[in-house]
Amino acid sequence: MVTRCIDDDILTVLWTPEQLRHRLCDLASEITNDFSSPDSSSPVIVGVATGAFLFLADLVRNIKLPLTVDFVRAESYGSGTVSSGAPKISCDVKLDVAGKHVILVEDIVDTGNTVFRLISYLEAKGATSVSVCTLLDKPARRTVKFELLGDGKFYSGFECPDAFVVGYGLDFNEMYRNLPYIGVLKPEIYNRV
Ligand SMILES: O=P(O)(O)OC[C@H]1O[C@H](OP(=O)(O)OP(=O)(O)O)[C@H](O)[C@@H]1O
Ligand code: HPA
Repeated sequence: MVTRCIDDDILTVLWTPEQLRHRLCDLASEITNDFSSPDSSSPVIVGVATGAFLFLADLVRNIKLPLTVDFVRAESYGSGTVSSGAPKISCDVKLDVAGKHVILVEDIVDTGNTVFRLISYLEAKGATSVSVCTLLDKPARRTVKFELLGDGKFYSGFECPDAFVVGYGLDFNEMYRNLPYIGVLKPEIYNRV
């Protein structure tokens, strides 16, 4: 029997599981320090589904603070590699974020459309501050400038080159999210869809 190996679709590995783990531990420590003052209320960690699910799960285990966790779903890429430019919020947060410090957790900030949309969405819901914690930042592709809310901060794990990457939550056409590393997808894979 010939089994198909998803690793064969990867051109290069950019970050190994060990590198991802080290960097996310640094980010978790930074967040712990920034939100640990006694008068600071517990942050609400809002993961952007689906891509942030693994990063969020590993990140929150390393944040040494009382916190709550929720998810929001925003979709803009569908089955392709190009942003629609107008992310649709297809699943709302369950928790009340009014008066709360929110940390939006993303797998990647690419054009900036998704975080731009979500920051104004959370602002309209009355959040006191919105920070963004993204594992990857791809500044070469930014088309939208976003501002954080209140005294929110931008936490970024790695600067991503201008290539379509998959793994550790990031997908192409909903596949490859389960790779334990992040790599560049072979162009022949997305060109044939
Ligand atoms: O900065 P942007 O250009 O907006 O791109 C970033 C967004 O794109 C991806 O989401 P996608 O819409 O593919 O949904 P997914 O999380 O379910 O993969 C990714 O998870 C980010 O949320
Ligand atoms: O490079 C990417 N990979 C997967 N999903 C994405 N969403 C925006 N950019 C990317």
